Amino acid sequence: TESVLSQIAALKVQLEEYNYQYYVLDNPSVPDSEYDRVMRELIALETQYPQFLSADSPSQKVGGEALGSFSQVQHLVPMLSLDNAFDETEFRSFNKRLQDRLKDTTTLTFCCEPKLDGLAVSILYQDGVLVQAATRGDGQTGENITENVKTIRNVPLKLRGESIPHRLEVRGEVFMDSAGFAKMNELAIKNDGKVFANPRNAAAGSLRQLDSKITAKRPLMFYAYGMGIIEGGVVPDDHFAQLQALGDWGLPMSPETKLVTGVDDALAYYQDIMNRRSQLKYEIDGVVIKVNDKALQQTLGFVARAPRWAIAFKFPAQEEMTQ
Ligand SMILES: Cc1ccc(Cn2cc(C(N)=O)ccc2=O)c(C)c1
Repeated sequence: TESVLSQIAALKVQLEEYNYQYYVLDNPSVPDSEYDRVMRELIALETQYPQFLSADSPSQKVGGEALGSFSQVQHLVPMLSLDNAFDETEFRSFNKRLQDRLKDTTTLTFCCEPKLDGLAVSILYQDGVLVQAATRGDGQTGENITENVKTIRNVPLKLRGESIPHRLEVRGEVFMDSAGFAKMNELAIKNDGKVFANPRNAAAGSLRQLDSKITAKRPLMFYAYGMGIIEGGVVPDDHFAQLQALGDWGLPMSPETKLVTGVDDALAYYQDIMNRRSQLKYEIDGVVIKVNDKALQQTLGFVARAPRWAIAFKFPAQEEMTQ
């Protein structure tokens, strides 16, 4: 049975690589049918030889036993909210505040990304294996939703690549893309199930299921946007490079993430994303603009519960959809 063990190991590596190409590089090397065939082969062997089934296998995305309740998780690095800017003037005064505090008017480099309309979650990887996931909660204490997050298609159960920190907390947004949301509501109407008002509520409702087998059937996605705890490893000292490291380790993020230089280019980014908002595959309510340099973030720190070094630059409210 040595050969069965190595056969299973090879299939797991192959599927993890397919997931990376499909979800992170957005460039699959095989058709979905081939991915499905290899997955079925793995599941058949794991069923026939359960002694070789491991929790971090790519087949383990179907959910487990239902819980009675959610336990709590303490966020050692608080998960904070963001200050808002609603127009160009407010965004420019954000930039002015930065330069005043840094006593420096050199042009700042900003890391920009769309602000997805989902839920912030924290995912902890221990030696590259997903061991815990939690909601933001009040920023200090969240709910343990590990089993539910494991079922999200593009969340890797095991990281890939080298020099992965011994303990790595990944932060990002769980959301439902517009196509998945429409399909799920269509199904709900047919089966007299619960219809959700919008993708954000649908994602929240799906993550709060005590039965992860229900969550596994919901079209949830995850995009990483930062790190929390980092222990026993070397990570880059600017935000954009940290995001690239997360991508190398197999974590998906918005392909719209971009580095810009100066306040005018940040405004151009905001305008560009707003112009393309209706073409994006998921709902957003603005963009997030962060000072890219980690040392400057440290210097700028936080005010109350929000960082001084980042702002959520929101779009005007969309006119109500007419039914
Ligand atoms: C039947 C089936 C299997 C897989 C997928 C999506 N997908 C494809 C790949 C791939 N092509 O490398 C990798 C992972 C994955 O989740 C769909 C939509 C349908």
